[in-house]
Amino acid sequence: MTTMLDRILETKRAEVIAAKARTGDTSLRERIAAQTAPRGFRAALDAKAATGYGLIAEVKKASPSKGLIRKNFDPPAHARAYAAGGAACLSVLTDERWFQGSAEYLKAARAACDIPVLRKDFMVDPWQVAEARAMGADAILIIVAALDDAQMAEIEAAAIEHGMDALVEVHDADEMDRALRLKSRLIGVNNRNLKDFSVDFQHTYELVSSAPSDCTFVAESGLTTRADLDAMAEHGVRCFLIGEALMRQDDVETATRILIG
Ligand SMILES: O=C(O)c1ccccc1NCC(=O)[C@H](O)[C@H](O)COP(=O)(O)O
Repeated sequence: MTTMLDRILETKRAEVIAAKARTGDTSLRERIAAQTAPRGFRAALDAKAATGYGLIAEVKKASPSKGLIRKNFDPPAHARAYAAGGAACLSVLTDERWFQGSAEYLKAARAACDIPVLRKDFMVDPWQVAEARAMGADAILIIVAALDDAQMAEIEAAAIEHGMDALVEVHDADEMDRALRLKSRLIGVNNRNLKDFSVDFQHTYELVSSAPSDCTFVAESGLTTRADLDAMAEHGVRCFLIGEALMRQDDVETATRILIG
């Protein structure tokens, strides 16, 4: 059966082939050289989690599971609101086809604040890591379910080469084992099943105990209330990736502060 993730990856591979052909290596190198140095993504998350909750706040206009989430979508305003509300980092969706995201949204969001930014996209080729750095991104996402071990290692190596952090996303114990073969110790558990979109926090509760103590462990997807975060904290989880619940608020700054304050 073809899953949503399969469909997303198929379009992504075709897009990357076209983008590589369109964008010369020289132009990418020049754009990377013009960027400011990467902001430490994991370090910012750890610093906030040491005394409270480490929030990766997502700038998310739409999704395959929910359609349009935010009508008056304004990435720089959302970035400022998240930072003022106490978020440690941002996640900005750059996938256009499925999430109505854009590289321009990432650039505008990062320029509007001083916290580190994750390029939230489906990485299928190390070239996209260089492209992410050329946009200004400080970190990239590696979805274990989307890649084999060699591909993951190649993409992680590109992130290290560019001084970026890699958030390695897993959904079950097998993926966790594979994630731990990488160097990155920034692990996210996606509570959303990317095949049927169901959300179950049990994935995080079960996997947190198998994470080595040197890991920064992030619970992702479907988190809505302060009670959700406090329940996670009882299991030892202090870092969270949250998009929809905050993007649906009129006052994003206050909602962020209430959630993690
Ligand atoms: O959000 C989706 O519908 C989705 C579908 C297919 C692949 C990935 C998807 N989401 C990516 C994410 O990881 C979430 O945007 C992120 O964890 C935030 O989740 P939420 O707080 O539920 O918006």
